[in-house]
Amino acid sequence: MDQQTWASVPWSIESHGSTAVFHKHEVPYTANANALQNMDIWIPVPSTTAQERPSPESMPETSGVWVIYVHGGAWRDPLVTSSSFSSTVSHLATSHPLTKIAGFASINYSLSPRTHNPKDPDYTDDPSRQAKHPDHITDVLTALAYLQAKAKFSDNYILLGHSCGATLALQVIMSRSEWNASSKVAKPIAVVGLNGLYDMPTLIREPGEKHAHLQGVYETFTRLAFGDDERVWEEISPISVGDWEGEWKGKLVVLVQSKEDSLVPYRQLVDMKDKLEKSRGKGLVVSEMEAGGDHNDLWKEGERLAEIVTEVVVKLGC
Ligand SMILES: N[C@@H](CC(=O)c1ccccc1NC=O)C(=O)O
Repeated sequence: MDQQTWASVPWSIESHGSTAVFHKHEVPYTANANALQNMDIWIPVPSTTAQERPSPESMPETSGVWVIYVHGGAWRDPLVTSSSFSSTVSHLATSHPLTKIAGFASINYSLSPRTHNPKDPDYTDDPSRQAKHPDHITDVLTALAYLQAKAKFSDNYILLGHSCGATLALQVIMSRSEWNASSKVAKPIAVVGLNGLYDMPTLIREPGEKHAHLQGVYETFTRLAFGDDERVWEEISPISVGDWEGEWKGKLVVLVQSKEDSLVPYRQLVDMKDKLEKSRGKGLVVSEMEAGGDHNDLWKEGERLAEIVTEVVVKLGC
């Protein structure tokens, strides 16, 4: 099965300045995949390789760390996709050395509906948009297991997530048996949360003055993604982990939150950073990196995000 879905998408060659990158767009990571159970993969072409398109079934061999991205969009926005990592890949390839990076991936996952009301113009019966927790995290874990089996990098990867993608990235390193009992995913060595949501109950109950007008939006997308049981909102929130040392033996968590973000309050970062620092194991470094601009500028522009990726790779000493 794996080989069939892999070979079903050809490699293309992209040029970024003088750097070439092989790209597979929307590779399904499961049998009978819906329209969103797929991922994008980019492989920097080593300068020693002839720049011919690899055959669709092959996986070009490169060495180094993998950089894997999970997009945001409040678990429901069909306009935010795996392609939201393209600008960052382009900046990285154009202006940064890629010698330490084996590949990039960006994961699409099933979304929740915007509404359950068939009379609403936003209503859809598309099977890829009927997800409810744990479907989103299960898809992300399936994608990671698929790529790990294909590219054999085990835990040698940095997992980045933007907004609700940051929730999902942190969920990957939480050991909730009901989400990942059957998945054979090696957890990453580093996680990067970008303008992320880590504490749904506080977001909804105490959004703060600047974001108070969004309270209804936060509550609506949380109910659509996780249902009406408020205990579940807490359980799925990375802030609820009491003992990070017991949870994950990673090396690095980087949190990034723009103070100019009109959608996510800075407090989400502050509380999550505090919690991680209180219970982290000795081997784990928790750090904050700066970014400005509005909520989506980080991935839309990609320039600062490319710098963050490079800084993380350097910090890890990969
Ligand atoms: N366009 C989005 C808005 C959104 O994505 C969002 C709004 C407030 C706080 C976080 C958000 N996204 C996080 O993934 C939506 O469909 O709701």
